[in-house]
Amino acid sequence: MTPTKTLLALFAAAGLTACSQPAPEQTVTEAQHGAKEMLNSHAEMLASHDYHSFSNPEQVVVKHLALDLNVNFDTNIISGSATLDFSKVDPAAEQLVLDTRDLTISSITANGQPLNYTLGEASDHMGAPLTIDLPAEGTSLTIEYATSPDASGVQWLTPAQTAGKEHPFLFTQAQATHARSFVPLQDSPQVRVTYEATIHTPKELLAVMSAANDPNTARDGEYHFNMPQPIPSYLIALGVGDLQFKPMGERTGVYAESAMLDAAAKEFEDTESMLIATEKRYGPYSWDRYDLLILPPSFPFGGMENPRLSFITPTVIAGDKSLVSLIAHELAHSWSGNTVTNATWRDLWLNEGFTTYLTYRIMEIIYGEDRFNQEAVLGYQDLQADVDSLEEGDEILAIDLRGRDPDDVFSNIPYEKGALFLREIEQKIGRDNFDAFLMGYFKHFAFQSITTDEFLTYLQETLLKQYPEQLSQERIQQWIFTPGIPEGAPVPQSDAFAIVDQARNNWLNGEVMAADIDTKAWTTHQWLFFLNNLPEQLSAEQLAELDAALGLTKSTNNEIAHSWLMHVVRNWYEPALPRLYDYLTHIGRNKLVKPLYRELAKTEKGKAFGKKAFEEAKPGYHPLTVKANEGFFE
Ligand SMILES: CC/C=C\C/C=C\C[C@@H](O)/C=C/C=C/C=C\[C@@H](O)CCCC(=O)O
Ligand SMILES: [Zn+2]
Repeated sequence: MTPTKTLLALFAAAGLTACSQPAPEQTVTEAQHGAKEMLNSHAEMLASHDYHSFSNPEQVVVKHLALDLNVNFDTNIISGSATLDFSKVDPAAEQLVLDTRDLTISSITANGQPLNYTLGEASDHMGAPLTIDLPAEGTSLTIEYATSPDASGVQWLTPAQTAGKEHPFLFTQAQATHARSFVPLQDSPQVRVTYEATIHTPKELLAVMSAANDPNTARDGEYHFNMPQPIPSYLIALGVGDLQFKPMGERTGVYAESAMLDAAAKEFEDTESMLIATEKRYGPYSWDRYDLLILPPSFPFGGMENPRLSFITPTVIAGDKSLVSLIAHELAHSWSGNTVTNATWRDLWLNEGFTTYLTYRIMEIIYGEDRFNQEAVLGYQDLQADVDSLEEGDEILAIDLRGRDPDDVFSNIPYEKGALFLREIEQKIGRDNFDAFLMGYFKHFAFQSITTDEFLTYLQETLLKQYPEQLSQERIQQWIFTPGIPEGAPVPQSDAFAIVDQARNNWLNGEVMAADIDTKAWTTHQWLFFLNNLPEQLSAEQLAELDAALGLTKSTNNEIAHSWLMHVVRNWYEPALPRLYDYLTHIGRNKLVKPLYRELAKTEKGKAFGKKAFEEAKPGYHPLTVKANEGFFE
């Protein structure tokens, strides 16, 4: 966004609504009083800026997008037109600024007449601004364009990289700043658009989008979509493949290649119950249907909350529903993230912290308190590991992302620290009271994009007034603006882990053999707790004993295999190296492969092994997984 927007935001802040970030020690009230002085502060000016968009929605805002696109699997190019309906916020505005990355623009017209435009210089992680002179008449313009075969937000898979091996596959991943690599638009989560699309594909393939999908549509290579609710650009998504559909409930179903359709529908059969349970606690589901699209294993994330159609990694199909918290998470985003959205990537914790909090709650409702406690402890340990390894600045919920690529800063902080913060409030005021607050919050900000400040102002007006004895402004500021886990924060506990601790200690002390540990009734979470809390240094004999007794190298649960393989790498346990190689070359989910590559890169032989696996896997990895790992082997 242009600097002008910052100034406007600060004038607004003198009011004060949103966009400014008070210093950690300030209270919101002080921040409000101080808003006028902030106008003179360059640093504060920068802090209110969406650093990750060139666009100028404070002058001209795009309201609706109509796409007509051709998906070409021979050239790996998406091409066609984007028609943007805009509205002038500033009546004197003469230009519309859009975000692009590696797009070829062939024409821009309005009312059949060409418009002048300039495509600016591309910068590191921002792409290039596209500045268009607005037409004298009308509020709509059409851009003819084509994507690059290397578009950062698109992955093209050959038939060999799919489950069916017969047809190619394409999927997009727009969060955080990759929508601009397949559509020219105002790529800031502050801007919400409705959209419609016509997608042309090879006839034998089906296209699906983050919009209304018709499972019974004729497979004729031309598909029409409509998203009537305004969504931020990072939620625009497209998938194309040899897809089938299977219903799971009245409002839920799954799209997948036929090879995994039944397994996915079985694994995720509780989705409908999750949807009903979440509505009961947090208010009506606003998006009509909730379906899942199961992607090939190269999908770089666990899931992506694309509205009406979450994109899901197949790595969570474990056969025993042990990893389905991912579905609860993506579903929860229908409230936190998709209905109430972070206004900038600095505010990501508003999306992910609330969603992670809801995830735990949904899991507890559907699978019980015992599972909730186990998942909460594992989440807390992930958070602690990040707090131990990250720079202090990166442990702050309202993180400073100036000049940084959001993809490089991804961590558990907005997720687990955000959720823990909310759990503390819940514990202080009572669960039912907090649920009522959340329901009100989702309603109050429905279909809006908000900053951390707007959240704080809302909190000030609601919970802080209602519960002055239980909550304080200082404590809330500490959670949001200071690093680490605040002292006195809730610490999740699970009784189910006590026997695991005991088994591990007894084995490490030589009191029992691994073969004598009674693991028959262990849950996946107990296995993870056992493995994640073993000492880093283990001897080859110890690893061999564990493996022989517990069958770890053979584990088909991708999370358990990951935790085991971390020990394999750290201790260079040779019998499991073929399994490690296979794992790295068949899975592209960054959360599962990056820690292994990072660990491999620490030794010479590990580096050689990792480089070989990475080079072999690279053609099948998503651009984001390549970007996240290539640095280990340069
Ligand atoms: C502290 C980070 C602050 C800002 C980063 C902003 C955006 C992060 C961006 O790079 C993209 C994130 C996409 C996430 C999608 C899904 C995740 O929930 C997946 C989590 C990992 C996994 O389960 O595989
Ligand atoms: Zn999420």
